Amino acid sequence: MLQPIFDRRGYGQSQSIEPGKMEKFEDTIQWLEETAAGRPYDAAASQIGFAISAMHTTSELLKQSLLDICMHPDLIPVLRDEANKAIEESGWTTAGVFKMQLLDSAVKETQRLKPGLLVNLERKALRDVILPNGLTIPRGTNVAVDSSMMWDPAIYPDPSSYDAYRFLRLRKSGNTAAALASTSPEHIAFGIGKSICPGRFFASNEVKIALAKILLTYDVRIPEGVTPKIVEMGFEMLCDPDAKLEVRMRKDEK
Ligand code: HEM
Repeated sequence: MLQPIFDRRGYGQSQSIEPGKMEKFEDTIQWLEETAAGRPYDAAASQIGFAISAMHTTSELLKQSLLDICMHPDLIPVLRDEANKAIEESGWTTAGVFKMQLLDSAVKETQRLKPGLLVNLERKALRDVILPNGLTIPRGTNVAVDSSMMWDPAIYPDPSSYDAYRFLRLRKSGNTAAALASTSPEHIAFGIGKSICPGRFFASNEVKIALAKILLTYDVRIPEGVTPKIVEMGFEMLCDPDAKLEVRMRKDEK
């Protein structure tokens, strides 16, 4: 799939193309080519890596957020009212999506309970590292930060309960890290620091728009007696692959 693009763009043929004449593209294919600077790399594996970090993460968050909302059906009319009001005032724009703050909070709460990974910020020590407390991490050691602060009762009261209003309350009390696209040492689902997820604004808007559209267009519910379970596989936390929703077009929708 990539080779015809490489051929068209003249990658790998630098000798035959006049320096400075190569057309510039603003995409990951070009960025990888520039970063590799002539060194060999696996272009297809890199694109698959991007796809996994951008698409699998987003679809998992969308699925689990929808399941959590359906498990708390009282939320649905409130979320619909909020979305309708936001769209009426500002349309399907960044400003409109910004105004869906209960939805923002609900998705962040889903992400707190199921951040996608039991650990995050996986790294390998490339040299011996001595921490401020004297602990040495020997070269070659794999390290990661565990996600359990997101379930710590000292940080999040009643941590195992889903509370769609949790981050809305924090936001209203002036906590600047309570928005979905914000991160903090207490909520690292989008990472933190130098390698913080650059796609988090896009992903937040994408998930919120999809959820608002689904809730406004369809009646959705979980079949009676079914409780979807989060599946843990290694460090991964996945949505219940067997979860099913009953979906019906709303009467006032075409
Ligand atoms: C819900 C969706 C997403 C989640 C939960 C998520 C999570 C993360 C996390 C935790 C990191 C940091 C990993 C680390 O430091 O070890 C990260 C990095 C990254 N994410 Fe996302 N991500 C999401 C969506 C996206 C999207 C939509 C894109 C692209 C359009 C994207 C592109 C990236 C890239 C390129 C990095 C690497 C940044 C760097 O190393 O400087 N992500 N993501």
